[in-house]
Amino acid sequence: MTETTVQELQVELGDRSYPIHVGAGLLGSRDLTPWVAGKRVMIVTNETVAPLYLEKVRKNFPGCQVDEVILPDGEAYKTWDTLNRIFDALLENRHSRKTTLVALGGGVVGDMTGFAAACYQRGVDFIQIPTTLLAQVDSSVGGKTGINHPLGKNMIGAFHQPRCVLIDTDTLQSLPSREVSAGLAEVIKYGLIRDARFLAWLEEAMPRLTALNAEALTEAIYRSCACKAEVVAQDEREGGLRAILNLGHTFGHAIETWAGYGNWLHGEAVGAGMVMATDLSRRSGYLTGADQARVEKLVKSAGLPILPPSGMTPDNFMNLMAVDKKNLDGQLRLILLRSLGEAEVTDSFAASDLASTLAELCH
Ligand SMILES: NC(=O)c1ccc[n+]([C@@H]2O[C@H](COP(=O)([O-])OP(=O)(O)OC[C@H]3O[C@@H](n4cnc5c(N)ncnc54)[C@H](O)[C@@H]3O)[C@@H](O)[C@H]2O)c1
Ligand SMILES: O=C(O)C(=O)C[C@@H](O)[C@H](O)[C@H](O)COP(=O)(O)O
Ligand SMILES: [Zn+2]
Repeated sequence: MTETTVQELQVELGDRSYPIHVGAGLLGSRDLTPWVAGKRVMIVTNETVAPLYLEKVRKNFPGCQVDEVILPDGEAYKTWDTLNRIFDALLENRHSRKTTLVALGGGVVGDMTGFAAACYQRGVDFIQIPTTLLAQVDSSVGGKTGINHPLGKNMIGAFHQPRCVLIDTDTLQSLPSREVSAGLAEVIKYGLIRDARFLAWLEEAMPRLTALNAEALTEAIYRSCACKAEVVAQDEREGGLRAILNLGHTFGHAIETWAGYGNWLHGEAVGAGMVMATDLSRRSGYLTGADQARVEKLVKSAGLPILPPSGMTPDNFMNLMAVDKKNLDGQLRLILLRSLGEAEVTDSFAASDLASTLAELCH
């Protein structure tokens, strides 16, 4: 496949600004050497993605010495042990501070590669080549990297921005439909937190998105990345505004941890979590019942769950949400919707409303 029209965005972060290239046919064709500091590259990928795309991606680095490390696949492997495999490969192959890591895969590979890059010899460059919809619209942008802990999602990590993000939309054609739905959760999130017009577009475009229509997917990816880039540029380290990107995640991370990492996909947990946050936003007097019905319909139409796992209790939620990174002085902070298209991070919701949301939606 040759390159077709390529759209470009920029994440504006001063001397750490970087481009996001979005288009078809970019793997194997786009020269990425301008973003490689030295002459050596280590591609980090996994056992599912490697047979599909690794050989192609080598061609993105003409003239470089390209090594690879192939990790086991799955959220359950977003751990210290797997991270150490990356460090082992880097040291065994004598990689220096000038090496560039390349994350080829979904958000799990991206988060771990970014964290490895943040730590290896106190920090080396990395490039994101996301191959899932979720990674293309969210995890490859913004520099949050890390691993899970048995007691909480993404609890160990660092902010470390990539040098460049290369999004080849063709890779989505090999993605299982469950993973497409998971990615759509984060796409819906952008409409809910910041862009009512995008939300309305998603309601109309959802059948084309789930059917992997290339034009609709490219539009969704571009608009999602633009939204995330804008938020990150204003608040790189989540001092305030950036927390809105966590809509549904306080509930969602609790679900992922409770279910055992990987049993509920991140996007599935975020889908149900956004419905829970919507329910609480209605109880708090911000949204109407009709708004809530719209959100539930959209989440469902993306092929996502709208309820938490059966068997998960309000107590399970409260215990797991107590370790959320947004909490301050033991006080739970949540992202609520002031209206469809506008979000806020707040600790001033009624405890009784949260209890009602949990009691009603846990089943
Ligand atoms: N850093 C951030 O800002 C951020 C944002 C959102 C999510 N995340 C993290 O991202 C992770 C979820 O990412 P994900 O949904 O991409 O999951 P994932 O990385 O587990 O990928 C999903 C599955 O798709 C496979 N795969 C990847 N590309 C493929 C392709 N083109 N064709 C076929 N199969 C392919 C993977 O091997 C895996 O089995 C979670 O750990 C979540 O916490 C991070
Ligand atoms: O980039 C962000 O900021 C996000 O919150 C994006 C989320 O979709 C993503 O799941 C992120 O990893 C969550 O971060 P965390 O700090 O809540 O672990
Ligand atoms: Zn997320």
